[in-house]
Amino acid sequence: MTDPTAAPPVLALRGLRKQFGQKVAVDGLSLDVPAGSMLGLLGPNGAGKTTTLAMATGLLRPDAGTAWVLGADVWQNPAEAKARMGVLPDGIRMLDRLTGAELLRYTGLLRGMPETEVVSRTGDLLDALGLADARDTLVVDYSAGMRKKIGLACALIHAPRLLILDEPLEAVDPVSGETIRQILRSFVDGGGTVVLSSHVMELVESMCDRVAIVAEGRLLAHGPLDEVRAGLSLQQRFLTLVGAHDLGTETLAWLRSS
Ligand SMILES: Nc1ncnc2c1ncn2[C@@H]1O[C@H](COP(=O)(O)OP(=O)(O)OP(=O)(O)O)[C@@H](O)[C@H]1O
Repeated sequence: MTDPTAAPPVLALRGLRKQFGQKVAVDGLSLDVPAGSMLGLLGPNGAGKTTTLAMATGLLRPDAGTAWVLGADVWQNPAEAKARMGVLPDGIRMLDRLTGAELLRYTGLLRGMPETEVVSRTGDLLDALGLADARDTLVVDYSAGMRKKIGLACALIHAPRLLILDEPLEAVDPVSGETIRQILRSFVDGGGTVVLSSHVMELVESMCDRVAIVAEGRLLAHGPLDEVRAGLSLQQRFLTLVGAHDLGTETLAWLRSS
C-alpha cells in the first residue's frame, strides 16, 4: 500500500481496530478508496461494517489505527476531514423536532454555507428527493424511507468530495431508490467518490466499480468488482468467502404443518 499522506486516496483506512468488551468488532482493517470510485462494503450481519464506517467518519474513536480523508487525518484534523465528506450514518439520530426544510437549513448553516446557497440547495434537494410536499412536516413524523432521504440530503448539502453512506437504500421505495441511484451516479461522474454499505448484491453489482467484503471484522477481499467476483456472481462469491449457512432438513421441522 502507498503512504497515505503522499498521494492520498480519497479515503485511506489503516489498521482500524475496535473492541466492545470481549467482542472484536473490527480487527486491523486497512483499505484505500481511489478518487472517482464507488465502493460497496459488504459483509454478513455483525461483520463490522457500521463500526468501520463510524470510525472512518470520526463518529467512533478507534482503539487503534486511523482514517484519512483526502490526506486529512480524521482524528488529528477532524474539521478539515469532515468538511470534505458527507455522511449518512446507520440508524440516523437526527434533530427530528425540526421540519425537513429546517433540518437542511440547520445542517447547511452549521457547515458554514452562505444563507442564500443553503436556501437554494434546500429547495433543489427536497425537489430531487421527492420531499417537497413534506418540507414543513416534522422529521419525527417522516417514514423510515423519508428519514433516509432527508439524511442523504443533509449529507449532500455542502457538496462534499466523499460520500459515506450506511445502507442508503434501506426502507426506500423503488422510485426514490432510482432517484438516489441517479444522484449517486451523477455525483461520481462529477468526480465525487462514494463508499456505501449494503446487503443488496444487485445494488452493489450495478452501481459499484469496487467492492470490499468483510467478515468478523476482517477484510476478506477488496478490489475492482470484476476481480473480486472472479467469474462468479457477487452473491456466489460472497457466499464462498463468507460461508453459506445451509439449514438441515430437520431445522425448524415443527414449522411444517403435517
Ligand atoms: N456499541 C456497541 N456495543 C457493543 N457491541 C457492539 C456495539 N456496536 C457494535 N457491536 C458489535 O460489534 C459487531 C459488529 O457490529 P456492526 O454493527 O459494525 O456490524 P455490521 O456489519 O454493520 O452489521 P449489520 O449488517 O447487521 O448492520 C457486532 O457483533 C455487534 O454486536
